[in-house]
Amino acid sequence: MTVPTHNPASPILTVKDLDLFYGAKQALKKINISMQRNQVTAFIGPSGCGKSTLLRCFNRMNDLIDNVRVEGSISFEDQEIYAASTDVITLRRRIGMVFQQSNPFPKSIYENIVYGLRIAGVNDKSLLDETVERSLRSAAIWDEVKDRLHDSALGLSGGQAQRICIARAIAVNPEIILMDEPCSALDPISTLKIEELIDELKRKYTIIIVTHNMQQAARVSDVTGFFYLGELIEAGPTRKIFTNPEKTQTEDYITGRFG
Ligand SMILES: Nc1ncnc2c1ncn2[C@@H]1O[C@H](COP(=O)(O)OP(=O)(O)OP(=O)(O)O)[C@@H](O)[C@H]1O
Repeated sequence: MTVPTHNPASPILTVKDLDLFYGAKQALKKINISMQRNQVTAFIGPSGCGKSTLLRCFNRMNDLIDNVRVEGSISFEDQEIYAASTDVITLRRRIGMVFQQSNPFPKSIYENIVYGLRIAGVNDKSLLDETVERSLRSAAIWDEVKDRLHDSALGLSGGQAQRICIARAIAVNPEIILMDEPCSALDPISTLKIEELIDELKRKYTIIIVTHNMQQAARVSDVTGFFYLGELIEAGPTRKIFTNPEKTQTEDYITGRFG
């Protein structure tokens, strides 16, 4: 197998002039942004401004919604995500996703983690065992579940279930992990664990997170993009966005004047 070589300084994802329509309604307007490897990028903004819609473009989850039309370009390294030749299954393996509500499958913890590998036809027990331990350790939940790997994942707490979903995403060796409000259903302690985990995971993965929680964006991200009514108003280093934004709308939002 040939391993592609990449210039670590070039963006892993580049969005150019992206428009997205749900039927006649335009939800994203001329979005331009790029994401760097091993960084956490946070999307913030009031409800309905298009954050989740943009996140779902990166692994073409919007393909599952009727009447969606996308114009413009998103390149993942040198591959055009919306090209007809893009294999969506491979794309979703390389760009994994964690949702707002943890969604463990009604299977054992073990089978949740190896799900993607089994679909890919992997049945080698030692490889599966190794993947389960590596993924659960990476998701900081190995110690909590190592003695109950064959119990149902449905018996876990919300915070544990969310870390199982992160472990399941990691198990197939993605390059990017998309997180759509991963902590919004969690208590503060579970939230803290996920935030610490994000900090750890970025050594290996590129992370893009949608969050309503501005403190969370400030804590976990390197770069923040502020969206309003389908437009990316401003994106830049998180510290700058939160202390010295260029645009009045950004300042109004982060200071709580609207939203
Ligand atoms: N499946 C859909 N069909 C039609 N319109 C949609 C669909 N999903 C989202 N929209 C609309 O697109 C716009 C952007 O929605 P999106 O969910 O991306 O915003 P968001 O910023 O993530 O909001 P929130 O923070 O509330 O999750 C909204 O006006 C929403 O109503």
